[in-house]
Formats: sequence, structure tokens, C-alpha cells
Amino acid sequence: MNVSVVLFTSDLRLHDHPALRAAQDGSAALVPLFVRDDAVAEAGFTAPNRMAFLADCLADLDGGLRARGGRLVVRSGDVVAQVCQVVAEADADEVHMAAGVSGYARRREERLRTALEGEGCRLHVHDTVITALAPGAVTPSTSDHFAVFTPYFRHWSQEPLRDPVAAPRAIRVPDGVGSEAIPSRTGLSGLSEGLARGGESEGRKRLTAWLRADIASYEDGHDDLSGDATSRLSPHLHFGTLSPVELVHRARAAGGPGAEAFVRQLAWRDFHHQVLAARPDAAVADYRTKRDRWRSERAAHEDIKAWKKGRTGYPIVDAAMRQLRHEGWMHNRARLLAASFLTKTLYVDWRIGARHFLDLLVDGDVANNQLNWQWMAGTGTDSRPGRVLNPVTQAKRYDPDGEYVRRWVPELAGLAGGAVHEPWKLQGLERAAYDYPDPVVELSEGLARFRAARDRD
Ligand SMILES: Cc1cc2nc3c(=O)[nH]c(=O)nc-3n(C[C@H](O)[C@H](O)[C@H](O)COP(=O)(O)OP(=O)(O)OC[C@H]3O[C@@H](n4cnc5c(N)ncnc54)[C@H](O)[C@@H]3O)c2cc1C
Repeated sequence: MNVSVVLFTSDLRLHDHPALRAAQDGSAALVPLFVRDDAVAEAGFTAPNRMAFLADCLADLDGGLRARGGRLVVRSGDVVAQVCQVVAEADADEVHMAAGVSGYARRREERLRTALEGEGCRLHVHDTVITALAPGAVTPSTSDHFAVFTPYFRHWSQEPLRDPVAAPRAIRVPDGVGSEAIPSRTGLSGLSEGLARGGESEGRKRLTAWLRADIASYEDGHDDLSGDATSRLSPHLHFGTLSPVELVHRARAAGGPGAEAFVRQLAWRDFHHQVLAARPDAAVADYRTKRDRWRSERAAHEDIKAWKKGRTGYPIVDAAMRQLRHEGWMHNRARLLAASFLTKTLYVDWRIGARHFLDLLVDGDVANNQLNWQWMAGTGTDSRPGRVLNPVTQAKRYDPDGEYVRRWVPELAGLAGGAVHEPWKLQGLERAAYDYPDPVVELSEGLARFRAARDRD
């Protein structure tokens, strides 16, 4: 019988894990391996919030494996060198892992395949672990990926999903394969105060509660900023503590308009992943509309600083940016508003905003973050790249009573109802009573600058 290694990456779970199942089938023993990859740290993708969530996930995965007679093996260093070393220690014949979509993930697979071939060991890469449908599973007739969501979603919806795979009952890890200590949150600094807890157990609890009680109101409530009525499953999807295939199946089984709307959002996730898989350079380069006339970072320095600190003078934008800092998470409508404000009203390069989000977001994800930023900046897949979200109109629509703003911008808590969205309308002493900045730019001025620059491009 064979010995297999399962290399966990963005798939830190035991339920519905086809790579884990394939590794177990036909193997006498397997090594569940996670490598703290030097390249990820060198690329600056080790934001403290995500490192803390990751530590929770690894501890929980180890706990789940131990309950089945196994354990997690953790190593640090170059991922290829570490996998080869574990293969040698375990005398393994096969390595199984989930297919990734980023340029880095693809290169990692190639390097691993070549290195393992030299060791007489086969690499098996499994689709539909990280996404519900594999990138490229549906394509238009003229391209290798969909650049517009609506037709993608039509095809995506018609495509049959594989059945979920049961979690393993027992796992035997071969003797003689050592592990570093499982990382923990202790000692990590710079964490957001309201950071969520990670781990498959936590994710499954949240999913069950979501399907039982909250999904029904998702269609009506998902844009309501103060209602906070979205699933908050994004970090679990990012770290793979929940399977997107299982989520789609369970949401469809729940049924109703809320579930349909939720499944549509999961399809957005697959959509961005298939764009990135086909165009890995979209993580850093404009996907469609080349815009090289952004204001220079130096010229926009004060505006960028105000945006990051939540001191732009636009309460809804500031509330969004403070939620991000406090929780390491932000409501989708708030992300849209914050991104539109930076790229269109302030006319600042989307990469600056995307980097800041990745520094703080617990769900910070190359496909979802970079491509949503590009969508809002008008350089990506939005079919209306000129769309600008007016922060005041949007605030009145999605936070009509001003509760979201009062929650995150406490210095304006004394302003009742929708008046909180336009503090600049206050006069004299009343205005002076609030320690809150004037708007960094008039909206009409920002709009004129954006349109002039766009028309020049
Ligand atoms: C500028 C910007 C940056 C973003 N950065 C990220 C990011 O780094 N990581 C991330 O996971 N999402 C990102 N999103 C997408 C979206 O905002 C979050 O997925 C969502 O807010 C997470 O909250 P939730 O789990 O409660 O979502 P729900 O509304 O409950 O949706 C369920 C799931 O569907 C997926 N989803 C929802 N909306 C989108 C979307 N627009 N694009 C892709 N997938 C979506 C997510 O996986 C989400 O968990 C970004 C959006 C914008 C506008």
C-alpha cells in the first residue's frame, strides 16, 4: 500500500476535501502537511489579522486530525524543499493538493511536479477544492474565460456540481515525520480588536446558524449597512475551512430567494477566480482599461492618509475604513463605497487601496480583492467603468437612519437620523461642537477631475 502526502494550502478543512479523500483512498498512511511558505512572507502576504486566523485554522485542523488518530505536520521554509523532505522521511509515493488560481500557485505546482518527478513521486492536483466550479469549466466560445459576470453566471448555474465528499473517519500518519509546533495567535501584534475566530469547527457552526436563521433575509438585507445581515463566511472561504461546493449544495437545499441571492454571490467568487486563473497578471496590472494617469502618490499623499485613517470628512467612507481597521473585515457595500471614493473621487491608483485592504482584511484574497478593486476602479470587468458611487446618496440609501455611521464614527453620535451623513451642513457653534474634519474634496470637484482624466485617457 502507498503512503501519501496531502499538502494543505487554502483548504484547511476535513469535510468535503477531494484531495484528502483521494490521498486516503488506496494509501496505508498519509501525512497531512502545511508549509509556512517563505515566499508568501517575502511577498508581504502575512498580514497579522490573517496570520491569527490561520493559526486558529491550523490548531483546529490539528485537533480534527488528532480526533481521527492523526495529526498535522507543520514545516517552514521553501514549500518545494519541505514537501520533498517530508516525502523522503515518509517514503511517500504520492502528493495531493488543491489546484490554485494565482500565478504563484501555478508556479508552485509546476516546481513541485518537476521536483517530485525527480524523487519518483507523483503530484496530483485536484479541482473544485478552492472554487465550486474549476476555472475554465465554463468558457465563452471566443475566449478562455468570461469577462462579464451575467453570461458567466448563466453558464455556471447550469453546470452540475460534484457531490460533497465525507470527512475521513480515521487517519494514520506514518512514524518518523516530525513537526514544528502548531502556530498560535500568542505573540502576534497589530491585530484588529474585533477579529473573528478561525477554524473549520467555527466555520461550520457559523454556516449552520446562517442557513438555519439568516439566509432567508439575505436578498432584502444584504445591502443594509447597519443590519449587518451578510454571512461573514468570507474568511472561511478564503482559508478553505468551508468548501464552496458544500456551501452551494446546502444553500440550494435551503431554497428561497435569500438562498438564490447568496449562491449568486458565491458565483461572483468563482467568477473572479476564473479571471485571475486566465490572467494572473491582473493581480497587479490593469485587466482591461489601461489607466496610467492616476494622481501621483506624492500629490495625493494627504488624501490617501485621510482615507486610510477614516478622516476624509465623508462619514460613510470613514465608517467603512474604521470598520476595516477595527474588525479586519468590511461590509461589501462599504468596500464598494470606499473603493469608489479612493479611485474615482480622489483619483488614486486602485493598487494603493488594494494593498491597504490586503494589509488588514482577514479575508484578504488576491482574486477577490484585486479584481473587485479593478471592477470599482473601472479598469476591470465592470461593463460600466465610468460608474461613480456618490457617498451621500449611497449613505442615504443603505444607511438611512445613520446607524452604521454612528457605530463607527462615535464623534458624530450626537447627530440624529440621516443628518449624520452631511455634517458639513451644520452651522457655526453647532458645527464646532463636532471634532470631525471637513471633506477632503468637494464631490463635484472630484467628479470633474475623474471625468477630465478619463476623457484624456
Ligand atoms: C474593493 C473590494 C475588495 C474586496 N476584497 C475582498 C477580499 O479580499 N476577499 C473576499 O473574500 N472578498 C472581497 N470582496 C468581496 C466582498 O466584499 C466580500 O466577499 C464580502 O463582503 C464578504 O462578506 P460576507 O462573507 O458576509 O459575504 P456574503 O454577502 O455573505 O457573500 C457570501 C460569499 O460570497 C462571496 N462574495 C460575495 N460578494 C462577492 C464579490 N463581490 N466578489 C467575490 N466574492 C464575493 C464571498 O466569498 C462571500 O463570503 C471585495 C469587494 C470589494 C468591493
